[in-house]
Amino acid sequence: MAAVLRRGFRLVSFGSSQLLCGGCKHGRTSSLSICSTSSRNSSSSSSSSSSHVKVDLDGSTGIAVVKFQSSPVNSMSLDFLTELCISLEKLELDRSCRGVILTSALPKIFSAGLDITEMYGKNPEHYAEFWKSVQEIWLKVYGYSKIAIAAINGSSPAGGCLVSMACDYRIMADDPRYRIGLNEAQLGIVAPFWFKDTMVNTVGFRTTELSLQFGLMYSPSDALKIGLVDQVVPEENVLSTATETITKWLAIPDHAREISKSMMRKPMVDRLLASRESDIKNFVNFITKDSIQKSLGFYMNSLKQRKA
Ligand SMILES: CCCCC/C=C\CCCC/C=C/C(=O)SCCNC(=O)CCNC(=O)[C@H](O)C(C)(C)COP(=O)(O)OP(=O)(O)OC[C@H]1O[C@@H](n2cnc3c(N)ncnc32)[C@H](O)[C@@H]1OP(=O)(O)O
Repeated sequence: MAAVLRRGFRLVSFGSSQLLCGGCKHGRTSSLSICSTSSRNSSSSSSSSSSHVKVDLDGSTGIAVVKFQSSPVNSMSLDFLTELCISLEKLELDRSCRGVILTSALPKIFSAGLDITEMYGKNPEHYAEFWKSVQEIWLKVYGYSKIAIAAINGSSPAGGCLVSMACDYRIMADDPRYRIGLNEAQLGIVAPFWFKDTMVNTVGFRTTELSLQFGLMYSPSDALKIGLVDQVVPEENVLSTATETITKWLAIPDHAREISKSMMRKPMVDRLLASRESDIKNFVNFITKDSIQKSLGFYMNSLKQRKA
């Protein structure tokens, strides 16, 4: 595992094409992976669980279900992002896995997005490390060589929406209370170019323009209308629909699907890879501004007051 983690992003030759293959390089992996438990049975199915992520791989189908289990709202902390990245990396390297379904083990929430407490009241070094892990999860999911389907069984703002959009296909529960979208503007922060580009590639330019400026959050039916999700189904059917859907994708020869995916996504992945350091600097400069810290503090308080 350590060898896997030490490796950076690389390109793997595949016939005449090069596929993207990510590496999770947080340098803070050992304590997290030690906490995980795993088991493997005779049909090469396996389960593993760490504090934020649970993985069940069915060796007979090649489908892995990756469940977020970070109470109360699956907010993406540094630890959460690290564990998720490691889990996805392991599955990417596991020949018995051909596709993953990302979903939540918690009721009503897919993910509350990036953990705001990681971006508030901390020092610049922490912000840089956190942002690097955000970049890594996007690079991992967007450039994933295997099939990735989001089974969105709850609300999915901002970073939750980004991870969903980075998958190949999105199925959302039809509960009208759930919302999905890039709402950063409502927090007084700005989605960076690779969030924006991921959305443009999903729903088109004009819809993204409106969504980002207003920080719009969509109900499942509206998300379906604009193409932010591909299917809306009753909540109890989200996982089974995701499994049926991934089975259809599995009927396509892996190499043809992988090369097609890479052809579509590699330019965007390369753009972030080429500007990671400047993107981190931009983030740190932005997030350390007094006015931005004030906005985030105000937003956190409003979340707490809404509850009271
Ligand atoms: C031009 C250059 C640009 C450079 C880059 C600059 C900027 C960077 C952009 C950064 C991109 C950011 C992406 C993000 O993902 S920001 C996070 C956005 N997320 C949200 O706005 C979601 C906020 N949460 C909610 O709306 C709700 O909590 C909910 C997810 C719908 C769930 O509602 P409910 O079940 O009613 O739970 P509560 O609201 O009661 O929440 C329970 C506790 O969890 C805390 N919480 C909620 N969300 C977060 C979060 N994202 N991070 C941290 N903590 C969160 C909430 O405060 C409650 O805590 P408490 O129990 O202590 O009160």
